[in-house]
Amino acid sequence: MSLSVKRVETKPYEGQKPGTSGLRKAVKVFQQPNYTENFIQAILNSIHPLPGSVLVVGGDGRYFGKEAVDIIIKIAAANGVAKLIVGQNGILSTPAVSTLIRKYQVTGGIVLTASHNPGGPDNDFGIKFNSSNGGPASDSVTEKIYEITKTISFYNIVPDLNVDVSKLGETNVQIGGKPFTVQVIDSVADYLALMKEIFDFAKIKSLIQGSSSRPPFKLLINSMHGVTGPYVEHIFIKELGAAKDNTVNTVPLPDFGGHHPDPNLTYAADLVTAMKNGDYDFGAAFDGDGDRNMVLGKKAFFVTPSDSLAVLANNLNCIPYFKKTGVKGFARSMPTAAAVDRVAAAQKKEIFETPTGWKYFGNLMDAGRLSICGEESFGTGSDHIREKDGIWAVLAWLSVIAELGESVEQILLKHWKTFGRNYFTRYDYENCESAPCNEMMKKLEEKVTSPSFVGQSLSSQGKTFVVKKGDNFEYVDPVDKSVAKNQGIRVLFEDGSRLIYRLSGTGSSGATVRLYAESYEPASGSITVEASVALQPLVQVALDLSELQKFTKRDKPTVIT
Ligand SMILES: O=P([O-])(O)O[C@H]1O[C@H](COP(=O)(O)O)[C@@H](O)[C@H](O)[C@H]1O
Ligand SMILES: [Mg+2]
Repeated sequence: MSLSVKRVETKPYEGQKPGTSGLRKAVKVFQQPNYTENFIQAILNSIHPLPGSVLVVGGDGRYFGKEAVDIIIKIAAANGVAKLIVGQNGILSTPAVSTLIRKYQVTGGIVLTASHNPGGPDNDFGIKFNSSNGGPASDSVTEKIYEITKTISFYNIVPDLNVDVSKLGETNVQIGGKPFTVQVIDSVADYLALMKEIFDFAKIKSLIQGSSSRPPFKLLINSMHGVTGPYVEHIFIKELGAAKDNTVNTVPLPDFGGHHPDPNLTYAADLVTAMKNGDYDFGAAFDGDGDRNMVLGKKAFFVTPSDSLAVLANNLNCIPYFKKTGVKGFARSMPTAAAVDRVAAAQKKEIFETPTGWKYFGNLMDAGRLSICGEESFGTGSDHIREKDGIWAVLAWLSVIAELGESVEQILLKHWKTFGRNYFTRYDYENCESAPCNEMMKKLEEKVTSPSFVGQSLSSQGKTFVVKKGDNFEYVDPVDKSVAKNQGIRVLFEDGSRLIYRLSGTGSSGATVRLYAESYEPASGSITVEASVALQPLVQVALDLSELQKFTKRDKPTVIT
């Protein structure tokens, strides 16, 4: 079959600037004439050399995903791309895209997701470009794509190319005399193969199924109707012998059943409720595209993502992969509590503090300096790929539990008794008006960077915190020396407590304010208090300092984690 290319005149759209993790907007925005086409053409124009390139394409199955896959196929074909590797029905988790890019050593990938944002005709869609290392494109690449969107005047398309992505196999066509291939692949197979290389599946299976000396370890895994459903069914039920009712919400839905597919205590409340009475030993939930995870122990014992990272970092010897690769350094994003720093110090490993956004870990991994990293935003992962990985995190936890023979709560208590505890909480004020939030951040920055701020005593509820330092976080990449500025306002106190204020980079409209509070309690101190109680005075200081309630017009946050 030989098909011809059509050149379509277009005009730039404002605001096609990718955020923390790709371009995320309302579906209706992507549905405007040429909006999606422009952005795809801009991504392709940023690739050099484009002719002969190979890209992985897939997403979390949300509304508009199928249409976007179709547009990508038609535009890629028209621009000299040699081949697209597409997940069946357009389905690939974000970790699976990263796996495929690396395994087949291709040019990059296009991920169709708005992650944890709700889906459906009135909700969000997203497009993200990943580079040849399998990770989200660097700031310089996304900046280049954005620049191209500002002046774009045409795109190329093959309107008559229709590929059925529901069927596995290859479609080969000739476009202007050159071959173009679409290969539709099983969404799970390559990712499953990688997990089998990393973990001891037989050992995890015997934990889940139990033995003559140990009862079965009961899981409750909630896919929140996101992309992890097929992966969870294949890995946990088929491979690891979990019962069918150990998994719920495993059918991916275009609108995630009307929910926020975000694994936290608010949006995954059904998991928390189901775990409360102690019927299950371990619970987990994932976000829409499968890179985030939340881990719970028996009776919904909550593991903060910051603690999860620290515990895994301290127990990498339970995972076969790290026996092979050795343990390099550790990293966390700046707002993430510093529990892992203590593990790094004990093991005499490098520790990196990066801006929010998984892309910042990629260079360190590529340079062989980073093995495992995480973020407070329910992200955990390692250098097996270049995205955070929800299912990997659960398999890592099960490996640790199988090796130690202890419950999640016992593991955490032991960890705190060894390293002390970093209490942490995050308050989210979602969908606020942008202008007053920007003003709040500006005022706050002026306040915390004024020379008289250091040394001030801030008090609340009988506790006093003395300011050690205030700044707007700036990161210099240790590998390529690139600089990321304005990454969040920090207030550091003499006793090691920290307050961070950021505006989210993953929302699709308005502003979401994030307030992060952390304090440290040594191993000999009170390490078993409720985090909300331990952090109450510090949070009050944070609210007073920023006048957050006045600027956001909210008397309480939308979500607390
Ligand atoms: O949305 P995901 O799962 O891709 O996650 C993305 O957003 C998170 C939160 O960003 P923000 O605080 O700016 O909303 C980041 O921590 C993460 O690295 C990034 O990949
Ligand atoms: Mg995600």
